[in-house]
Amino acid sequence: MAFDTKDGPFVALENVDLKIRKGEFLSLIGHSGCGKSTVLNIVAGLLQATRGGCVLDGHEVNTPGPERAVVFQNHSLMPWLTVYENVELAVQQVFKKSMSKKERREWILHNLKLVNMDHALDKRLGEISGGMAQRVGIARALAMKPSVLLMDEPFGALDALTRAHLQDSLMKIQQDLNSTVIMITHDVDEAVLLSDRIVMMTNGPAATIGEELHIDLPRPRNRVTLADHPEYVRYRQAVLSFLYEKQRFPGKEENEQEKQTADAEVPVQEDNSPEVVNKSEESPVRRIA
Ligand SMILES: Nc1ncnc2c1ncn2[C@@H]1O[C@H](COP(=O)(O)OP(=O)(O)OP(=O)(O)O)[C@@H](O)[C@H]1O
Repeated sequence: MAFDTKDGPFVALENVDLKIRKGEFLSLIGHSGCGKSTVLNIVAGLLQATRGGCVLDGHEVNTPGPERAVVFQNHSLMPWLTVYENVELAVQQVFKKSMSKKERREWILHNLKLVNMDHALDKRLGEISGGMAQRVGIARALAMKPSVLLMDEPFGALDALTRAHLQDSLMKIQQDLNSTVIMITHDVDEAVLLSDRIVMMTNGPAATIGEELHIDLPRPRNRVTLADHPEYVRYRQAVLSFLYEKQRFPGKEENEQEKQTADAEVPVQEDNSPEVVNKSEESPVRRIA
């Protein structure tokens, strides 16, 4: 994927090959500016890949569509509409012809209930908290019955408790609906807790997939019991090692990098490294950029 800039083409991504199975929860992690949002935007159809593309259920997709719902960090809801109306807008776009008015209303209520927001139907966005707005954004996305849920740091702007609560809700909803999710995160714990697979990206320019980590932890997952689980600790350590040892933050001084690694407070255990699959060993794969 190359962007046109005043200094000529800027190659943001190169040879990003990913195949995602139905119902998989996949996280994209990497340093700021490596190209995570670009990958997500190509899948969402908001950006056209310079080479290659994205195939969903056997069909190439290169424009936005309701089967790929996006949840952004800032939820991108309409502030002048109520909670109910924000979800209604999406439901009308997708199901105006296939559902009756009564069915649409029931469906909107059902989705707002899934995220525990059915108590605030008539509140406008200015009257609810950031965490509540993010719930509405998720309800709106789910209400479109997407084949794929695309989430760009969906909980990034939230406090730790709200974040934990929403992560738990998302895990439950994803398990119940068997949704396919692609989520961008900067949070290593979030990635390990929620994902079936973590895709770790190298630094740009010409960023690509550095390593993939399959998270083989039983579901449903409980953050408290997992915290001391040896496998959980090993997965976490593998991601931290990729980010702070193998892919040092671009432009950071050496001593600052060392501090970051030390701050992570994860003991180095050389004898129990988790399974890390190099992308070249994965197959089959699809080139998306
Ligand atoms: N429209 C554009 N024109 C030129 N360069 C762009 C454009 N969009 C993104 N880039 C560049 O492509 C690279 C990848 O950007 P992208 O936003 O995908 O990174 P990211 O990993 O999502 O970053 P962050 O974690 O900070 O959100 C960056 O160097 C960015 O400056």
